[in-house]
This record gives sequence, structure tokens and C-alpha cells, in this order.
Amino acid sequence: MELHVTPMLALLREHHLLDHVSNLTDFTATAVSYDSRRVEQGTLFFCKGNFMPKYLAMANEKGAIAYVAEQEYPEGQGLPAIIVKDEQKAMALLGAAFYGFPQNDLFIIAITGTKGKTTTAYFADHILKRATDDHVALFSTLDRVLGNQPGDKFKSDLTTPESLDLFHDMRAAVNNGMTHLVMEVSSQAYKKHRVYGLHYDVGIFLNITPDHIGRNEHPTFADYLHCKEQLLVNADTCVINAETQHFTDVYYTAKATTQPENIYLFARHGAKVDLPDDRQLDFEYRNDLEDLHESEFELAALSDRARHLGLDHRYTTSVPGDYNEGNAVAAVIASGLAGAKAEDAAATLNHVHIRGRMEMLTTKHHGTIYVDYAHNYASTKRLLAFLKRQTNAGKVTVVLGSAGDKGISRRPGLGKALTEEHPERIILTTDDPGFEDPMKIAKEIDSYIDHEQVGTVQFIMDRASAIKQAIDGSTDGDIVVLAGKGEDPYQKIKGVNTPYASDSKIAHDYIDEIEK
Ligand SMILES: CC(=O)N[C@H]1[C@@H](OP(=O)(O)OP(=O)(O)OC[C@H]2O[C@@H](n3ccc(=O)[nH]c3=O)[C@H](O)[C@@H]2O)O[C@H](CO)[C@@H](O)[C@@H]1O[C@H](C)C(=O)N[C@@H](C)C(=O)N[C@H](CCC(=O)O)C(=O)O
Ligand SMILES: Nc1ncnc2c1ncn2[C@@H]1O[C@H](COP(=O)(O)OP(=O)(O)OP(=O)(O)O)[C@@H](O)[C@H]1O
Repeated sequence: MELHVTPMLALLREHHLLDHVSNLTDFTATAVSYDSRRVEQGTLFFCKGNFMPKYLAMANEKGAIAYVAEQEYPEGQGLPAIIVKDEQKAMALLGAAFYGFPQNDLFIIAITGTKGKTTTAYFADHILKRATDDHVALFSTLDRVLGNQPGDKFKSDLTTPESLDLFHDMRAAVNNGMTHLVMEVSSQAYKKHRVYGLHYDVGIFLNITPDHIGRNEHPTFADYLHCKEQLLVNADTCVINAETQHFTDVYYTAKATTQPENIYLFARHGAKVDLPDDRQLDFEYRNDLEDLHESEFELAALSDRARHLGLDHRYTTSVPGDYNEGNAVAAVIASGLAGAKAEDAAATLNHVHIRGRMEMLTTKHHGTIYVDYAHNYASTKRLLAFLKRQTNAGKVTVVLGSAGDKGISRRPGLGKALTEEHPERIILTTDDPGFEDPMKIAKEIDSYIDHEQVGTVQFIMDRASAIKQAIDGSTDGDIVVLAGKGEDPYQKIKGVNTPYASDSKIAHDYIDEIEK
């Protein structure tokens, strides 16, 4: 791949991003990078984020052909400099151009929401794989899948990759013959303009509750909401869960750039939704059966354009939890808009298993264990409410902590969810403490628990011991919830990803040991 300086400057001008150029030559970039350690001969280097001028000196030494920055640096030592008004936006635009605008060769379904992005992405991915004979790429928090060969699957660092990586991966997916892409889009991706200029064929908005507010994330909830809504602004067709908080705001944002006939609204049958006067729901779903293993729901089209998609059907999902029905409905509608049939969804939704999302472990004598990624108020509340509804006699034990250095607002949220759902036993433990003391975090969560409402609260900072003690204290019919870490095989401690066996492996091995 390569990009000549003339179209580069034209693109930047078109988006009013070009400030000035200096030492300009007639160059062609043969690589792009924002990391000096990865620069090779002919690389266009981007100075972004917590950048230090010495990185530019290193890039220069390694053969950078030019740099893009928001200011000139002496360390550029005469390299052609393209000075822009917004580095992240410029990087996204030039990245797309360098990789030949791969988005134009993909039908893209993009998903946002505080909770359920990964689950919905996996649902849509499975449906579309059947519908397209395996021509689907997936960019999720868990994996990036760029093709069907074993070497095409990578573990993700971010929910939504940095723009250069994003367009690089899209190009690889197109070159691998993929025709569809399902991707999660985080609010941070908009905050940092990782997806600037990217348009989606279908944008899904699942829900929004306060989260990701604090240092390094969003300064306010309004900023968080604004960033999340940008996904709809950039989608040709929108699919919105009408039960989301702030629905009116979300709907009118979508309507500002998308014709109402291209906005599909869905909700659970009987849910109280606050629709504008001139709008009706397009789909509703009705739960037929839910248990701890699966749930079954009936999807019904209510508008002509929804009926036209032919998605009315009874579906079973293998990922339990009532909230996962809404996630599945969003995936069915979006996949239907991408050409999938009801049979594609019906044949696949009951076979989806997502690592660390409602992973279930049945035991002989210690009840049922769930490993789940719930780590804020909304998810912990909905998870516990669902589980408690399913179990009349059994005791519920919850093991959780909260991450350090970020998401501070999660701590009161977790205390509140635990109080409202009052499990019989709570074990507060270590999550990803970062540079904070895990006991301090646990005590903070505890300070928001109303001890009158819940059973016992214990502090066991070694997470593996906490899991084992939770299992030891549970018997037939009981439920043990290991929340917050999902499938993570590490704990983030003082800047280091410290190896950790993962909640499910610890639980598995321990059950094997005590029940053999
Ligand atoms: C706040 C934020 O978004 N930070 C992201 C950002 O960091 P940054 O631009 O400041 O980069 P940096 O790593 O500090 O380094 C500065 C620059 O110097 C360069 N460098 C560095 C060293 C060197 O020797 N040479 C060199 O050139 C780096 O390549 C980089 O370009 O760009 C990095 C990739 O280039 C990201 O890894 C990093 O995400 C951090 C790790 C992060 O935790 N982000 C979270 C908040 C996030 O984005 N999360 C959302 C999900 C949230 C949700 O669940 O909704 C996500 O999309 O994953
Ligand atoms: N629609 C939903 N509403 C509330 N909670 C949900 C919903 N969907 C999933 N959850 C809960 O949130 C957890 C994370 O789900 P998932 O990974 O699909 O969401 P996500 O949006 O990708 O999350 P994150 O941004 O934290 O990576 C699940 O393990 C489950 O407990």
C-alpha cells in the first residue's frame, strides 16, 4: 500500500484539518505508524497522544519519510512536516486513505451501548456467518477475526482499535475475502476520533447508563452520551433499543442525520417506552421461557418495513439472561438488514458461547457457578436480578471487586446493586487494582452496601482463595457468581498484566479437585 502527498493534503484540506506544511517534498508514504518503534523506511509518522519529541527523533533515524503533528518539532530535523488541527482526526482520515478505504468493500454493522456490545457482536457474527457462508470479520473486545484461517484471529487490546490499526485490519479482512464486518464501537473511540470519517451500513444503539466517567475517560455523563450517539450519526440505518435510558435524546440524534424510515425501534412486549407522537415500534419481542441455561423469545414485526425483513420467528439463545434477549433481537434485526434470513438467526443463536459472558459451570454438590463480565451497576443489578428470579431455594454468593485507577463511579454502583439484589453472601476481592490498594477499593464498595439488606460480607483479597471459599460454602441448588473479570487470564497490577489463571479455570480445577 502507498499514499502520495498530494491526495493526503487534498483530503486534509477537504476536512479543514490542514494548518500548514513545511519542508515539503514530493513524497509517497509506503507505511504509516504512530509508534516510532515500528517505523521503517518510507513511513509516514504520526505524533499523537502522550507523545514525546524523542519518538520523532527515533522515527527519523529509522527512515520516516514525513511526519504529521499538531506542531513542528526541532527533532523532525528537516523532515517534511504536515501540521494539522487535530492529529487523531487526521490519522483516521489518512489511515483510511493509505489502506485504500477498505470500508467501502464491507457491509459494516457497528454496535454501541454501555453493556451488551460484545454479546450482540458475537450473536450478529454467528448469524451472518451462516448467511454469507463464512465471510464475516469481527472486531470485538475479546477477539479480532480478519478471516477464516487460524492465523487470522487475534486477541484484542482495545474494544475499538486505534484508527491506523482499524483500517489495516479492515484491509486485511477485505483481502481475505470478507464481505461483512461486525464491530464494537466504544465511546472512547469517538472521544479519541479513532473512527473519524467512518460510516456504517447499520448502527446499533443498545443502552446507556453512567460508566466510563473519570480521569482518562469522559469528564461528564453528557460527554459520554454525546460520544456514544455519534455512532448513530454515522450510520445509514439505525437500530435502537427503545427501552434505553435517554431514548428521546438518542432517537432525535439519530433522526438528525437518518430518515425516520431508516430507524428501526424495538422493545420488549409491554415495556413502557416513551415514543414520539409520530413513531411506533418496528419490532417487539416476548419472552416465552427463560431458565438458567437458555431463553426463548418470539420476535414480531409491527411496521410494514419491519415485516418486509421477514424476521418474525421464535428464537432460542444459548446465553441466558433476559437482557441477552434484547441483545439477540438487535443482532437479528441488524443481520436481517444485512440480508440474513430468520432461519439463519434461528439456526445459530442457540449455539453461541461467549468467553466470560454467562459461562456456566455445573457441579455435583456445589450448585451452579457463573462466570460473568458484569462490573458496573447496570450489569451487576440485571445479572443478579435474573439469577435470583430463577432460584427459589438456593443461596446466592457473589465474588467481586472493582478496577483501580478508573471507573471510580462503579464502586457506589456495585454497592447499590448488591444492596438492591441482596445476595445471601458477598465476598469482596481483587479485580484489576492497577496502582490502588485492592483492600481500599473493596472497603469503598462495602461502604455503599446497606448491611441491613444483604447477608454476610467478607473480604478475601486473593481472588483464587475467594473463589474457592465461595464454592466451599455452596451446596445443591445454590448459585455462585464470579463477576467482573470474565475470561481475563491476567490481573492488571501496578502497570503489569500479572498472569492469573482466569475465574473459570480456577473454579473448574477446584471443582475437579474436590468433587472427584
Ligand atoms: C486514553 C486513551 O484512549 N488512551 C489510548 C491512546 O493512548 P495515547 O495516544 O496517549 O498513547 P500512549 O500509549 O500513551 O503513547 C503515546 C504515543 O507515543 C508513541 N510511542 C510510545 C513509545 C515509543 O517508544 N515510541 C512511540 O512512538 C505511542 O505509539 C503513542 O502513539 O492510544 C493507545 C493506542 O495507541 C491506547 O492503547 C490507549 O488506550 C489506553 C491503554 C486505554 O486504556 N484506553 C481505554 C480507556 C479505552 O480506550 N477503552 C475503550 C473501551 C471502553 C469501553 O468499554 O466502553 C476501548 O475502545 O478499548
Ligand atoms: N443489555 C444489557 N444490559 C445490562 N447488562 C448487560 C447487557 N448485556 C450484557 N450485560 C452484562 O454486561 C456484561 C458485559 O457484556 P458485554 O461484554 O456483552 O458488554 P460490553 O458492552 O461489550 O461490555 P464492556 O464495555 O464492559 O466491554 C455481561 O457479562 C452481562 O453481565
